[in-house]
Amino acid sequence: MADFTSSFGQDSVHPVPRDRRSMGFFSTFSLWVGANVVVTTVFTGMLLVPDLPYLQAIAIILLGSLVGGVALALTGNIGMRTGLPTMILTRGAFGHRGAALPSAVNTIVLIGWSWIQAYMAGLSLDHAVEYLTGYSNVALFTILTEIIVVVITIYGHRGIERTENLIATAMLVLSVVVFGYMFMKFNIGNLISMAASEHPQLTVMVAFDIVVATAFSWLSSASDYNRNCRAERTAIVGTYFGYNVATLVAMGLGATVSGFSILGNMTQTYDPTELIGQANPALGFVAAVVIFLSVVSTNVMALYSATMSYLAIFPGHRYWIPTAVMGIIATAGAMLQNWLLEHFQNFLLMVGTLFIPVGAILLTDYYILRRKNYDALEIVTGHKKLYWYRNGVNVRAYLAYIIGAAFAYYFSYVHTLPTGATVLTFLLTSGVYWVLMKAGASAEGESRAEYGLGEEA
Ligand SMILES: Nc1ccnc(=O)[nH]1
Repeated sequence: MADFTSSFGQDSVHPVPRDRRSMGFFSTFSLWVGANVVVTTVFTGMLLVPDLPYLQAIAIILLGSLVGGVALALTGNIGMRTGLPTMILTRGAFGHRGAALPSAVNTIVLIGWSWIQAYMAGLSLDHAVEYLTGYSNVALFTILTEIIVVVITIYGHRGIERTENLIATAMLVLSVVVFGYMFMKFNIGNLISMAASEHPQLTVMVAFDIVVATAFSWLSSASDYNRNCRAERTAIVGTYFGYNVATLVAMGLGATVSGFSILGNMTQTYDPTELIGQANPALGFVAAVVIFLSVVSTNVMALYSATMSYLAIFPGHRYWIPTAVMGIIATAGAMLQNWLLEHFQNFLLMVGTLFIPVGAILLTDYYILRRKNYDALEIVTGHKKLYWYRNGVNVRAYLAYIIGAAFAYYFSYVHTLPTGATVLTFLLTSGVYWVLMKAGASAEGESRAEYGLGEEA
């Protein structure tokens, strides 16, 4: 019987062999541009102005991305070197079974991103169509966006790479149009000299922290795509360069739109399209197209990564089934509409709390403790129990995770630090994990082989 699913992606969690890699420099660059030119990142940029003066906001966006992008490129590089998706890689530190927790959390968080972004795309598309025809139906446009997302994602990473190759360039060009118009129409000098809020909610360090956290929010997906990269150097440069260009464009756009909208006494809204449209309806239409494309190119990645994380727990399932099911969930949740936008800043903080410790543990385990050495086939199959620890769980990674997450939670929600908590959480978790692993390997007399650390030292 001809199976209609045979043309769908057959992606799995097994290592991608080097001779089947599909991504060179341009693909890698485009993929990370497509991921990060996204309405939620524009929205993040809008949060920075006028709490900070415009030029300071831009400087922090640049600096925060340059710093956060290092962690992203390094995480993607583990995928390039092993051919494995990120959540399978967390088995190396958390244990063969222990990795189920970060994988489950990642699946849920990625669906959360999809919800917010699908709704914002629906809003933008609605404005664009309403401007042209007078017809308005946000729910319908949200659903249409997600249908396109599911149809692309069901073809697996190749469908996504083709989409990013097309969309990334288009978005960069259109963003330049939007920027160019704004700088011609409005006075950039006023923007630069605009007074910052008298009672800002964000300090400079917290703003820096938010920008860095945006990079960290992608760590959990990085290897899912970079496992398809052919060469290490192009993968690192493409990821780093793509991430930074995209974040500067998207967050910079948000900061600029927010600044001009305040100077122009416009009604403040969550939707950048509406702000731009208040200044010029035709330009609002261009912005709506950019935002729609930005969501399609990001939500395909969120859905794909959610599927990979699901498969990291249930590796036997066929790729397209969880993709379709989660696509439906991602669409349904987008109907929460404004509730999603009202809770966006909390969501960002939550993602930081849950994921910065995972990223810290993964990077410390791979680059420092295991000196860039994972046995890719063994991580997936577990035949030799090399990453088994005790009963499949590395209690030390869990302990470090709990300490890191508790620290992040406390210093983000209960007692906000003037420095923000992202960078500190990363360093603390990394240090705690390193100490626990070193102490465990020597003091308790357990064999180093049990921890897969080799025989040296
Ligand atoms: N990490 C992420 C940031 C923004 N959007 C996403 O879907 N994911």
